Amino acid sequence: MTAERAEASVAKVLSDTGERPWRSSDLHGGDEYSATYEDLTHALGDFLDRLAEARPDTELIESMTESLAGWARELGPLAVRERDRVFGRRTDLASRGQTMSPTIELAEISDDSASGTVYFGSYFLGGNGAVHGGAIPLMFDEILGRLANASGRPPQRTAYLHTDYRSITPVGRTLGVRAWLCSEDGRKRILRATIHDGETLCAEAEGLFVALKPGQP
Ligand SMILES: CCCCCCCCCC(=O)SCCNC(=O)CCNC(=O)[C@H](O)C(C)(C)COP(=O)(O)OP(=O)(O)OC[C@H]1O[C@@H](n2cnc3c(N)ncnc32)[C@H](O)[C@@H]1OP(=O)(O)O
Repeated sequence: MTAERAEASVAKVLSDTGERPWRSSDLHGGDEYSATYEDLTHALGDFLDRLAEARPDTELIESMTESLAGWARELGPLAVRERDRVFGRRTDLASRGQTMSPTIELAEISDDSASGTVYFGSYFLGGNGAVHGGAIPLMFDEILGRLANASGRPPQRTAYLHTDYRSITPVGRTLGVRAWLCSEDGRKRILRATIHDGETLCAEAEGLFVALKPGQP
């Protein structure tokens, strides 16, 4: 895809959705493949949000089902080993190249802290305008895991993740997110994170991350 086509494609996603995170590959000088793949994940995320909001008629449901089945048939033979995949494995992309959790746009990341924004679209709705209670720890695991694994530290896994829901986390708003390292003790690291809607604390979390021993899955 040319740079112009990539821009046009992003502009389309943005204009269709209103407030969407910008491509991190534009900010961080990623290659064209990364930018194009990130467009795909944004378009897929946008589709899921629109699907969650819509009440399509039977004809459109049947047509979309056939289209989706066609894409699955096309992708099926292209499956590669986990380590060769793009989905969820691109830490240079805001979305990490995945749509399982919402895109976190990090404005700042250092050895021991990270901050930025997160946007939960309608796909993540639990009810009555609030984000699903399971999607919030998912997002926390994402940002805490990224920070725990940053700065050349050995790979870590989440041993526990405790979430406190302080106020509803609204769908469809750009929220502030912050994570920081609290303590290190041998293989163990404790990290905390918060989500804010303006001045309102929506949720906070504490996670224990344990560095893996050589050969540990
Ligand atoms: C760059 C990529 C960006 C990725 C972003 C997304 C990141 C997502 C990260 C994840 O979600 S990983 C998937 C979810 N987690 C797991 O599947 C972990 C499953 N559990 C394990 O694999 C093991 O239990 C674990 C590696 C966490 C620890 O097992 P070990 O056998 O290596 O260690 P051990 O049990 O001896 O515990 C080491 C220390 O941690 C302590 N510990 C372990 N689990 C604990 C726990 N749950 N609560 C409190 N302490 C705990 C344990 O007491 C001990 O403390 P001490 O050294 O002081 O004695």
